[in-house]
Parts: sequence; structure tokens; C-alpha cells
Amino acid sequence: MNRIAESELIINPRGAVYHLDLRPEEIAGTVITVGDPDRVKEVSKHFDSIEVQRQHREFVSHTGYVGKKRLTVLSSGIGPDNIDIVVNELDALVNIDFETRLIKSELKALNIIRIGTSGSLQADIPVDSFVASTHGLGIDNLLNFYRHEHNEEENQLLHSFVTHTQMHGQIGNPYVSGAAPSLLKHFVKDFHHGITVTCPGFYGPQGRILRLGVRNPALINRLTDFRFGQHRITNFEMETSAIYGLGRLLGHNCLAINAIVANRVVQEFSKDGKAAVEKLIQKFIGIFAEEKL
Ligand SMILES: O=P(O)(O)O[C@H]1O[C@H](CO)[C@@H](O)[C@H]1O
Ligand SMILES: O=c1cc[nH]c(=O)[nH]1
Repeated sequence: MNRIAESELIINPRGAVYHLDLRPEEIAGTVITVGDPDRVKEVSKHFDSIEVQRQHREFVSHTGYVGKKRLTVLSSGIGPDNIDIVVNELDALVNIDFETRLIKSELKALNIIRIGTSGSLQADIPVDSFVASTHGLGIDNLLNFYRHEHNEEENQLLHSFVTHTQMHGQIGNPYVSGAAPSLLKHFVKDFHHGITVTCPGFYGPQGRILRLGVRNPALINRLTDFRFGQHRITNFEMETSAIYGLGRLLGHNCLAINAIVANRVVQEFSKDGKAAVEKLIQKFIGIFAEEKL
């Protein structure tokens, strides 16, 4: 097996991975990712104890316990490019030996759960409600830098998506991956389920028009109308498909749960998005404490 060079896996003088500044023993088997660094303490304030607190750039992390269960909460910052760093470095922390720089013979699967905010694409999914993503569909291109394959059903879904949204030639190849069924099954009551589209930006890529025109002005309507069997697109944001896609390639169990702060169909924004996120965090902590995940 090949030793991974110093330039490829960068380990700092503390023995911690380059961007996250975390050592292997400093993360738990369940990792919550949040976009906003300030949200990390909003999650860890519900921990019974905190044993590790680190910060490097936008990557703030707290590891501690809820009851006897250990978990880490880590901010990713905004966007799929940051998820490339977060998921690869989390995987390295558990699956690469930092002494020998060799991939371990026994690989570990993390539970990676995003607690985020998102924009609804359906009139019946109002602001302040919650969505658990059955699929992450990426129009951000990140996964196309890696060798990956889709199954027949995913290929059909993507073909139908590109045709319906008329995105041919506008962006690279969209990609799609499902949530881990072992995690999704715990987030049913009080959650809408559906496909989450992940975008490489908040404005043009999500059809927002301020001063610039967009190439696909009908994008929101086309996403709202899209159907594939019983599947529809519930929402969009900027991380889920990258987490699901990289997580699947690396063998981790991934889920995204999002609080809806904007409804793009009825053009409404939450009056108290912070309260909606707090309710979602409390719901997650309750489920994590009581159920087997
Ligand atoms: O609230 P977070 O988790 O950052 O998620 C959403 O909010 C950011 C945009 O405002 C993007 O990261 C988007 O995915
Ligand atoms: O509309 C929204 C709201 C939150 N996050 C997004 O990416 N889009």
C-alpha cells in the first residue's frame, strides 16, 4: 500500500489535520455539520459535557457527550467546496493512520448529519418547517472531480431532471445520492421528505435576481414542478449533495436535516429563523439521546 505524501495529507505540528485542526482521537463516531460557525455552540450547549473545543478558520468544532453517547459538532462554512475539505479530512481522521500515512486495513463508517438552513421549493412546505433530505442532487459539480457511478434509477432521475429543468449545456453533470436509510428512518415525524438540490451559490444558482440577469429565469418553477415517480424537489441549499456524494464514495452514513428559512414559491422569509434552527437542534438532540443512531 502506498504511503500518502506530506503534500497530500497535511498534518500540522499538533498532529492534527490541516484545515479542521483535529487529531484522530478528538472526533466522535457521530459528527454533526452546521454551516454557520456560531451554530456550533448552539448545538453543544445541549451536551452534558464538552471535552474538545477547536477552531481554525471557519472550522469550529466541539466534541462531547449527550448522556453516554459521544458526538462532535463541526462548522463547515458555506458551500460544497468546503464540504470537500470537511468530508475528506473527517475520513482521513478515522481511516488513515497518521503515523504511517497508510490507509487502515479496517475502515470505519462515521455518521455525518448536517443540521442546516434551507429554502423551500414547495408552497406546502412553509418557513419554519423541517426537511429531511431523501436525496442530495448536486448542480455544483464537486463530485465530478471524483470517479463515481450512478445506478440505473439515479441515471433516469438525472436524465429527467436535466430535461425538465433545461439545464443542458448550462452547468456540468448533475449528480445524486441517497440518505443513509439507517439515519433517515429516525427523522420521519414532523419532517417533510424529498430531494434537496445543492447549488454552488446563493444568488444566481438559486434563481435570485438582484442586479444580474440569470440564464434560466424559470429555474424555480421548473424545480418546483419536477416529479420522478413519487419523488419531488422539496428545497435547496449549498452542502447536502456534496456530503451525500462524498460520504457514499467513502462509506459513511449521511443525512441532512434543514430548517426552512425561505419559501421561494410564496416569497416569504422566516420572521425568526434562529428559533426554527433551535427547535431543529432540540429535536435532533432528543432523537440522538433516545434512539439507536
Ligand atoms: O445555514 P447553513 O447550514 O449554512 O446552510 C445554508 O445557509 C447558507 C446560505 O445562507 C448555505 O450554507 C446554505 O446551505
Ligand atoms: O434560500 C435559502 C435559504 C438558506 N440557504 C440557502 O442556501 N438558500
